[in-house]
Amino acid sequence: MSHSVIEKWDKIQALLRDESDISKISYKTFLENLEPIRVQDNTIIIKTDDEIGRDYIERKYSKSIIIAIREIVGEIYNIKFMLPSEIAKEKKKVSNKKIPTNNNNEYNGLNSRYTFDTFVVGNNNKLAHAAALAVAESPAEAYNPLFIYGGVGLGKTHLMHSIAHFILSENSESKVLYVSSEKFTNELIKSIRDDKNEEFRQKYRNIDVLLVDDIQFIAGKERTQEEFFHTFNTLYEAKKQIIISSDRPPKEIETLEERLRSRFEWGLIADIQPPDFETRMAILQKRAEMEHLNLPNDVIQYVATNIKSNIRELEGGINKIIAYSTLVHKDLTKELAEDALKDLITPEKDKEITPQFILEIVAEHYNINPADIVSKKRPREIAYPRQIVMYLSRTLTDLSLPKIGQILGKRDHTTIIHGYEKISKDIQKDSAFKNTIEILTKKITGK
Ligand SMILES: Nc1ncnc2c1ncn2[C@@H]1O[C@H](COP(=O)(O)OP(=O)(O)OP(=O)(O)O)[C@@H](O)[C@H]1O
Repeated sequence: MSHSVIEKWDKIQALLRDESDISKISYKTFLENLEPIRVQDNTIIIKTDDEIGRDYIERKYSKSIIIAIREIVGEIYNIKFMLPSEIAKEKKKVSNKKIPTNNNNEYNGLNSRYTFDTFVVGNNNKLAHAAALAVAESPAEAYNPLFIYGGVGLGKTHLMHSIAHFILSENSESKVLYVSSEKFTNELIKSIRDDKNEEFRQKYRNIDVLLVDDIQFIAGKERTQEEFFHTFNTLYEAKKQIIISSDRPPKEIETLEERLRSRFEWGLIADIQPPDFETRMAILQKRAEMEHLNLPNDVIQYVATNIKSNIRELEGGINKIIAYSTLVHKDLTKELAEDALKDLITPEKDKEITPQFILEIVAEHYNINPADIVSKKRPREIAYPRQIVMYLSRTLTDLSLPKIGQILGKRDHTTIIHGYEKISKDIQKDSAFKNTIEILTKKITGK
């Protein structure tokens, strides 16, 4: 199952191993063999083979494990230790019981918390939410494919899982497959290596609904694109639903084959923007309510005011405050929140916007190497982001054109003016591009 706690277990263990309060021998004896089995409603089930030591591990190390998990994953989970015999017994019970959605969940790696019920609708995600619901209600009839895009941590995965849960709850027999594009790629590579390409195809082509998260990662991977192209066609022709997410619209995914790009544009493209203040408040209130957290309104307001661009960070902020209050045994107040988040929230005046910073954000967005931007390289996938950096450096900093030119690879100031004018024109011509520039500006200024 691809839950982040399970994926990152190695890192969590490495942190425990390096923890100064835990001796090497204790780590080896009690912690090294722990293995996360699954995550259920915010509780991580951890397997221990040590029947006698289990209580001791629970008493002595639970807290360190919870803190290590929070460090690595950014969320607080409860933990429950189980022996192999208990896990086996449980498995048997579940398979006798036949809860179709749960079985499917396990197979599909869906997070049970990500449903339409827990998704807060705001101005920033109204369209994406409505489109997702339409697709969930009428798979392959409403919009096919549905392409959802938006910045990091804004709810794309949450919406995709919601669609999958909804379809499964309506029809438990429906074959719903959710994967990240990374997993798709890795499985493809493995199938080629093991000579099991046919099996791979069977898996991806004999389903009713395919959801592929973070498709931008197939950019530049020719074989994966080729395989995905055929998967797409087979499913589409058989009137099966395809849902794709990405951090940017199809036309901005560099090195994506044209035939895929155009297919992604066949259905509906819906974006998710960063949430406004009211939506941020509503998301935090909902989270508090769901987890029965007693959070004073001014604490919620403090977090919603100061963390703006990413919902994962917004939730991380609340988690951090709760962890901090538990550790220092103090009540949850605004003062405590300020203290807990002082590393996360930098006062506005400290943030200096430099061409270097702009360059990093733009390079990250276009998935290119920052060094290429200051280089003399001329291919369009580098030259165009370079001009965006010129435009943003001129609009967002007070530096002179020669100075900007100097920083961006010793370029002449007329080159900077040219870049600025080119981008200004494109913004006027193309509203999707204007939107991209706005997203980049928000990322850079944090506003
Ligand atoms: N509208 C919303 N209502 C409630 N919770 C939300 C909403 N949007 C996002 N979240 C929560 O924010 C967190 C991050 O969301 P999610 O993982 O879906 O983001 P993402 O856009 O897929 O990010 P990435 O780009 O990293 O893949 C999740 O815990 C999710 O439940």
